[in-house]
Amino acid sequence: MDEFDFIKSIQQKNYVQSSLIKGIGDDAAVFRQNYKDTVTSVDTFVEDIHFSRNTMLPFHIGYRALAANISDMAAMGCEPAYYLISIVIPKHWSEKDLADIYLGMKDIATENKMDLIGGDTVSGKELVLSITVIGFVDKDKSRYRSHAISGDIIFVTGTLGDSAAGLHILMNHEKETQEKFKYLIDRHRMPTPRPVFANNLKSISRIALNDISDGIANEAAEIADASKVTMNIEYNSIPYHDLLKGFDKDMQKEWKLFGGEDFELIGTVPKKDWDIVKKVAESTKTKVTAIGYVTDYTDSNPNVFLHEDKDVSILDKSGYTHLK
Ligand SMILES: Nc1ncnc2c1ncn2[C@@H]1O[C@H](COP(=O)(O)OP(=O)(O)OP(=O)(O)O)[C@@H](O)[C@H]1O
Ligand SMILES: Cc1ncc(C[n+]2csc(CCOP(=O)(O)O)c2C)c(N)n1
Ligand SMILES: [Mg+2]
Ligand SMILES: [Mg+2]
Ligand SMILES: [Mg+2]
Repeated sequence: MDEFDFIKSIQQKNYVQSSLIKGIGDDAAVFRQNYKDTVTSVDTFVEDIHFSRNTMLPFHIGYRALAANISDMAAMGCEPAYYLISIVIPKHWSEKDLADIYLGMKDIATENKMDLIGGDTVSGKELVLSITVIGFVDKDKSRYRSHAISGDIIFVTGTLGDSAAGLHILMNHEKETQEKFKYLIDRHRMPTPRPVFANNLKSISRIALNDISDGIANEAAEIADASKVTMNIEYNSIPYHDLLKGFDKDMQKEWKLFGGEDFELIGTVPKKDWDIVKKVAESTKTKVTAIGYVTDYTDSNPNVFLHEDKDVSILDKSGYTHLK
């Protein structure tokens, strides 16, 4: 199968997005959207950095790569609509492997009513997936990291540390233990981004959002920096799955604060709007937990404090960082 047969094989027969005018098949795609703001981002997924063939099947590789991109749309409060895939394919990946990667993407795309409208195909040394996503949001309703204000409540969706725990189990434990902790492994391979929850927070006029790709310590610091505020996080309020309790306390802490790849949301809202967040969480079946509060800016760097029992410490940004 050459490049052109490959493109034919992955092309959608029907599209679901009404704004699409031209999908795959010309030099570029065309869509028209009149009354909303357009939101776009790109994220890249590289073999042996973001996954290895020991940690993921091809289906998971596709699923997880698009999930990360949808998560950025969620962090903007926006509904994802389109995606474009640039793929670098090494020779040793079979046609079946590639078909499965695309099935993984298709699976989460269908769940989120997204159309594949383009991309690029080249051969190379290791598998790289670079996905561009495009979504729409009501005018001026994009949710920025810079929107936190002193007095806000800090919340997170889901449970934190699941993905890092799942990866740890995949890399360090045998089959029997992997079976026992299948839930955590699934969270690593097939995370659940939260675009529906985020988009449903529309009635709230101001809310800061960020998604958790590099660990909550990093993501909280990004909000603190962008908003010029101090983030105060209560360690004992951070939600986590019961399965984590079987591990060493220090490991649990590392995973919850610095693990990353949970693709949950961290946000801040005015106290008066907290009930709306809880209602939207209920109606969209999303777990949401208050984990702290925002105070005025100080000259600490990073401007994130961890409160644990009676202790208060600066929460360092030691999450996952490329080029370190
Ligand atoms: N190489 C680059 N060239 C131009 N802009 C970039 C580049 N890398 C990142 N950016 C921009 O920097 C900002 C932060 O990007 P970053 O990738 O850190 O956020 P993210 O996608 O939420 O996090 P992550 O990639 O860890 O999931 C975004 O506006 C992004 O578009
Ligand atoms: C095999 C393997 N080794 C290590 C990791 C851990 N890891 C890789 S990238 C990343 C942060 C998110 O990346 P980005 O900032 O690019 O979104 C993390 C925590 C993994 N997932 N698989
Ligand atoms: Mg990025
Ligand atoms: Mg992000
Ligand atoms: Mg990152």
